[in-house]
Amino acid sequence: MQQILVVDDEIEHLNVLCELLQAASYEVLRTSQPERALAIAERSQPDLVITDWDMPGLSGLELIRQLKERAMTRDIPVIMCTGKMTSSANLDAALQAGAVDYLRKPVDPIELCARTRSMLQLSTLYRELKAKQHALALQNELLSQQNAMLDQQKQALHKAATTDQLTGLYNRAYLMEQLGREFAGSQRLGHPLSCLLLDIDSFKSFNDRHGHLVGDAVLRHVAQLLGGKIRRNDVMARYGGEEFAVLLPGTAAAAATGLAETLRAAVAQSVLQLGDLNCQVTVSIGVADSLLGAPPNETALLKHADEALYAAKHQGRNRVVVFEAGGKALAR
Ligand SMILES: Nc1nc2c(ncn2[C@@H]2O[C@H](COP(=O)(O)OP(=O)(O)OP(=O)(O)O)[C@@H](O)[C@H]2O)c(=O)[nH]1
Repeated sequence: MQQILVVDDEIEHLNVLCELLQAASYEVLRTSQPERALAIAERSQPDLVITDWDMPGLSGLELIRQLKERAMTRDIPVIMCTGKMTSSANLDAALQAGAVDYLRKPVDPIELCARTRSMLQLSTLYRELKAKQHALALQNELLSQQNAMLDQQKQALHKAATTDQLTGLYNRAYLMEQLGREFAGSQRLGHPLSCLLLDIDSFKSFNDRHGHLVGDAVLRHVAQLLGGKIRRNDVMARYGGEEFAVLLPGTAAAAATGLAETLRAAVAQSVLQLGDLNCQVTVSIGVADSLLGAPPNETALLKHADEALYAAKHQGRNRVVVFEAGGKALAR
């Protein structure tokens, strides 16, 4: 049953209104003290308030303003019932304060029921709309939480698919993807693209001497050391086993060789201390540049770097060798 709060300081008029509304099957709450109306409205959440204008203490206009200021009662529709509604200025003041309709005293029973019914219908629709809006907001919130979770999962999957687990560097698949892209870009723009292949020297015997776990720690150490020495748009990856690759977009052989030498020296000078064990390794590095020897594709560029690396091993290890046009690989 819909509930209506009636506020009027004139008991006789209050009685008439309440009887008419009860006869129309509404549940009626009543007060002749407007100050109490606020608390009743907050507590009982009626579907409609009908209030008189001229009342001692708190006028109907002020009661409406206060109902509209409170979050709990803001959405309850209010009908102003008064003999003052003879001027359009008063009508304007009542509607401005937040009344949704008005009734002129003395009240006509048919008009009272008609306006009450239509206002309650509107109020019901408004409440349903608010409830749907609330449910939609909750769904939206849920969807954005799910979206954020999906984004996180996507990022985690991408990271897992592109990262080498042991070293945290990019893996070979990611390197090959980037190599294809960078090579195409360098060909299109005529910019150099250098590629370094680094291999830890005599790692097999290192593993044999100290064990695989120590070997793993050395791989991680070398990866961290090398990773800290390259620029943001360079790509360093674990190419496989004890081999690393670095792509240097926009970098020609001379500068790439300088960097390779810095990396080689850094590894040679670095000591990884594991308990009592001082681990020291060296690396051999092959350097190739897309503008040298005209590699027709990225695989050929990688092959040039591999040939230079092979030459570095052949020439005694712990050195940098640059692939030169004409098929020669020269020690730096
Ligand atoms: N600890 C460890 N060792 C690895 C890993 N991947 C490859 N290796 C080892 O690296 C060694 C590579 O050996 P080789 O390819 O013979 O080359 P090398 O002994 O480094 O000799 P050169 O390359 O000629 O200087 C092998 O013993 C592999 O088992 C790894 O993830 N962890």
